[in-house]
Amino acid sequence: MSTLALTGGRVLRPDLTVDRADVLVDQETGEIGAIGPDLGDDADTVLDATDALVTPGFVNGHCHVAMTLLRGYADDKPLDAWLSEDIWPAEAELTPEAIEAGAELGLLEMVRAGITGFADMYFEMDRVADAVDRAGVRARLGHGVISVGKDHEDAREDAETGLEFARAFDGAADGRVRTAFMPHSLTTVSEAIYEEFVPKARDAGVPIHLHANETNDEVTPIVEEHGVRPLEYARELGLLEPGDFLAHGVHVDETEISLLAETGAGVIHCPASNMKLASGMAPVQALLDAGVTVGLGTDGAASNNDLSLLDEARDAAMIGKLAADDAAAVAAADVVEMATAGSAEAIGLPAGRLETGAPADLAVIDLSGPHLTPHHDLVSHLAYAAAASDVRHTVCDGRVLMRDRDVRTLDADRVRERAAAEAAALVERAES
Ligand SMILES: CSC[C@H]1O[C@@H](n2cnc3c(O)ncnc32)[C@H](O)[C@@H]1O
Ligand SMILES: [Zn+2]
Repeated sequence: MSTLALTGGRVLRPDLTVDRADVLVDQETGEIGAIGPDLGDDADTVLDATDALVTPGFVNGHCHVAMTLLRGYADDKPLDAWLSEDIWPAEAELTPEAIEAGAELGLLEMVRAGITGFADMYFEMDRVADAVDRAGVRARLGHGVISVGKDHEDAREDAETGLEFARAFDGAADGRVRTAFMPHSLTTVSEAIYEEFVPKARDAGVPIHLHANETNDEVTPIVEEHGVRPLEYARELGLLEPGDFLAHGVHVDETEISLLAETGAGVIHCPASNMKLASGMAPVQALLDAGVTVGLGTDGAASNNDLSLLDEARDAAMIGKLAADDAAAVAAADVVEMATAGSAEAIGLPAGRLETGAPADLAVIDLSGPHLTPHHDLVSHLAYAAAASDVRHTVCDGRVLMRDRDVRTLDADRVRERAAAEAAALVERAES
């Protein structure tokens, strides 16, 4: 048995208490073998956690990782204009190579931010799955199905692609890759596609992930056309089963919150994207009060513009208080829970808890910076003060992905150069 020990630090327990302890990892099973004092003596590999906090790896519950290529390409517009005027025309010029390069860049950024698991909806997902395999993280992946702008046969073909990917790649990368059927949203995928493909996704045994209730502009036509709220319509389509999860959930009313709580479907809150696109303020405290599983996501780097769950946690706490008009709402412990166990539960990955027998998906946060001094409350620091650049080591499935800020699974210089070249070529194609 080969072992890894993280020594000399403090650990964040599942109940969000902190104590001084080492962590011993069985690298063959990829699980945490023990948490306690003096576990480093006989370990094969030792990671220094002195002056640091060992936390569960962060879980990014909603992303389009290859959109790193479009970071800074189009800003300061609302969702519909941003997508239709800038993003979708550029995405029409994407190649499989470009998507792989963008995915590697996003994965490099996420490993450096202590993110060990994520959910992703995009195109050419076999390339994204390969990049996930190389980077060493876990993921819930799906091909984004869209039917607007396509005739019914082309839309069916797109949905078949989504289903085939979900069937073929579930369990890839030694089980680190899981899949889902991922229709883009309730307004961009036709009722006929949902009617045909939701039962097929259920037969395939994969969950369903979609954008929902992101903007008022999306809610209004659904209410007008179907006479019910979007999540009631989703339920009529056979969506919102346990294991399903939706991104955003900004404009949800009380009936929809109850529906989420009753069905067990999860919500991935994306506060930075919601603020940047001025989509609105999600009622996160009301969702938590109702018992809905809530995780955190960055969305794509083009609407954020980074891939840091520590940033997202801070944003979630800030906007959650504004939305509830209550400084006690969406507290530090809530957002730390959402960035770890909440996201992991919502997207169905075995992660988010630092305890014996759990998968060894870990981030080690350096606490020595002036902005993290003094140490009154480390949960407060995770929520309000720590940054991605404070992550010292990242471990997933018992494997060291980053040591002392050196990412070992990806060649950082090569990844950056390749992505910059692909991004420049993409924009040239889109604008010529
Ligand atoms: C069909 S693949 C995913 C699709 O979603 C687009 N996208 C990126 N951010 C958002 C968002 O906040 N709401 C809706 N759609 C979004 C992305 O550009 C891809 O086209
Ligand atoms: Zn999205």
